[in-house]
Amino acid sequence: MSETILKVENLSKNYKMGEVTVKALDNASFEVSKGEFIVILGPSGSGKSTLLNIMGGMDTPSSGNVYFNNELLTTMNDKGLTQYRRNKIGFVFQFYNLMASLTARENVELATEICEESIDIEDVIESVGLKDRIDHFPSQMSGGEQQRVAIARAVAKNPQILLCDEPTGALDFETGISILKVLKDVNIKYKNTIVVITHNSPIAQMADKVIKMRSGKIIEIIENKNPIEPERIEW
Ligand SMILES: Nc1ncnc2c1ncn2[C@@H]1O[C@H](COP(=O)(O)OP(=O)(O)OP(=O)(O)O)[C@@H](O)[C@H]1O
Repeated sequence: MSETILKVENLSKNYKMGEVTVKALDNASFEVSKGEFIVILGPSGSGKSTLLNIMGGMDTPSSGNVYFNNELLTTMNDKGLTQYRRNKIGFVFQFYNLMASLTARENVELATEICEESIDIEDVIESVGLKDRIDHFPSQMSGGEQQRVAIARAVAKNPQILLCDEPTGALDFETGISILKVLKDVNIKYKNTIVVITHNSPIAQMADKVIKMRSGKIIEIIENKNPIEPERIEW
């Protein structure tokens, strides 16, 4: 049986807006196995980002627990959470969030400077297909290339889990597919666990496990016996 890396247990997050309480997350439970490629799928406002932020140690739930390798994340102090975000998690965002004044190499270097066990920067940049662009600035690169730098930056920290928030959301179809292929290649090469959140349902076809959300609730968890190659996704 595969080892559990992350366990989410009865997670809820409420926001009080005057008289009204918004249930951003409502009793969500699931497990993530080591090396899995997970897609969390749901429409806008279904609670995906709230869930990802809690899994990434950037937010805390109103109730429930998250365990990372059997360690309880939800009662960790700020120092523990900083170490967790720094050393265990890599983040990829929709709009890349690169430093405009740094080259691809320097963007990746900067991220590895504060973590414990980084991996070879040039190797990672080559793995995402950007060897020829290593000394270019973000403004000299396309959106897809910038997202590759962002993936290299996250992977170079050698994180156990890569959390990706709509990584293809700002890209056209073909570029989006090429980015999903990079994520799958990284998943195989570096053996990390990948969680992608998206509202774009065809992406679910490449996942080992699909977690479907609606109105803060998990409505279905699908184990995909035969995930397809990103190149075969159509939308
Ligand atoms: N800080 C906040 N204060 C109040 N309500 C919030 C806050 N953050 C999120 N919400 C609400 O919680 C619900 C879930 O939001 P969340 O951003 O997690 O959904 P999402 O599925 O990621 O949506 P999107 O794809 O549009 O980003 C929404 O109704 C949202 O308005």
